[in-house]
Amino acid sequence: MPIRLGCIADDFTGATDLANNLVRAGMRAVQTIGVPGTPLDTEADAVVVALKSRTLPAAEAIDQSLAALAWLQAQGAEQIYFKYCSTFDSTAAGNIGPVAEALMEALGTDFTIATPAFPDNGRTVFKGYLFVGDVLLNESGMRDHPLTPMRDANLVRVLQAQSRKKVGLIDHSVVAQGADAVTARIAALRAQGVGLAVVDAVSNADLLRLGPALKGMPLVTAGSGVAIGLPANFGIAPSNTASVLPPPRGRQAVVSGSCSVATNRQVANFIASGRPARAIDPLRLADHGDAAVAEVLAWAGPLLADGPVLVYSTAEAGAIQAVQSRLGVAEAGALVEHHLAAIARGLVADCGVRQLVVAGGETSGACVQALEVTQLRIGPQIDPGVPWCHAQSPATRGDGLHLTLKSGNFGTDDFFTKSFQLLT
Ligand SMILES: Nc1ncnc2c1ncn2[C@@H]1O[C@H](COP(=O)(O)OP(=O)(O)O)[C@@H](O)[C@H]1O
Ligand SMILES: O=C(O)[C@@H](O)C(=O)COP(=O)(O)O
Repeated sequence: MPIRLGCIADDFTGATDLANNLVRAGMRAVQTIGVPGTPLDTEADAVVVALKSRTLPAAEAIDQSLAALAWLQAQGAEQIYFKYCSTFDSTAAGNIGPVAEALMEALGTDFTIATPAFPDNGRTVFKGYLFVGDVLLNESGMRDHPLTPMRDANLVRVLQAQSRKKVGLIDHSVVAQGADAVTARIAALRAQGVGLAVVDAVSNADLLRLGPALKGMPLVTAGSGVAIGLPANFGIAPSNTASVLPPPRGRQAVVSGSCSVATNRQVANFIASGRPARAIDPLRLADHGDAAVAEVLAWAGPLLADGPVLVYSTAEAGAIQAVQSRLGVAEAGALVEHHLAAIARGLVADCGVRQLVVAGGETSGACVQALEVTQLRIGPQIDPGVPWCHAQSPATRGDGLHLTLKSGNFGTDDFFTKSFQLLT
């Protein structure tokens, strides 16, 4: 049967976040890593194609997104969902605006919406301004993100800076009136030549009211929150049957390359719990990267028998800036990702790890690629936006691998310990 919803996610943690919300809203969802070379081999209502395109040059992000679109259309997708971060991670060069516009052109549509609202994780949009918890985006930890520092909370302005089409707003007074009012506002904006409209939403009730107004819209662009209101458009109701994974086995490890505020707290919490943790020094990786990977694996090997270990490059803003000024922003990011990915691969291939938590979107992308994972099955939610998943990897020598890809700013402080407890 053809799929109903075809999704393109700009990073890997974001893809599991979206798949998690779709599964909880009752859809059978499959997450693929990159664009598959073959047709889908299982029944699914939704497929989320995970790209690592958030921080690529815009032209490359567009090419990859269009390739994903073509594959999803070949699977019969009735509606396309472009998923980006709930903190609207992007730069003035993109990639949210350029990718959204390229998808609109390919789909032959002149209008779409844009909203990162995800109230379950404290992301709300009001009058076009994005709040992260109680503060505006530009006052949150996202101000100092290593790759996409967000210094303006006004999403109309942020999106306009990276789009050719006119950007408008569907504000809360409209959303509060329900789907018919949203539909009327969309018609009015279209008549004014608006191509992209930021939508306010401060609660799940807002997102559920928005859902019916998006029925039949060829392209929706959003964080994962909007997904809770879409399955009903296809006659699908919430269910909790989609989340049974095989029993867990093997050793447990956490690899963290996220420098987000929540991850910094989670690393501190894991260290305080007394479990073994080892920091990676990015400045050493440029010349002694292979040795650093080998040392970490030799350190972890014997410790894993007693419970989870943590390997991290997670650092505070000042330390990151010092590294970036020596190595360059993109170079530092790529260097750390490459070596953390080699460590993740080694932990699984050589140390018997079969339950792996990876923190950070870009970091997850690098680790999943190093593990040669091509598809993820979505399991139970650990915290909003973060499910356990199950995958096959050549590195597991025939076993399955339980994997969780934690978005930088998601999860409670004890996430790195409680996630394993939830699995047993
Ligand atoms: N100590 C560090 N210094 C500089 N860059 C780092 C450091 N640790 C991690 N990075 C890089 O910062 C980026 C973090 O992004 P990501 O993994 O997406 O985390 P998040 O999900 O928190 O955004 C990655 O490119 C990672 O390699
Ligand atoms: O929407 C979200 O916040 C997440 O799904 C997401 O995309 C997070 O990205 P990272 O913070 O880079 O993990």
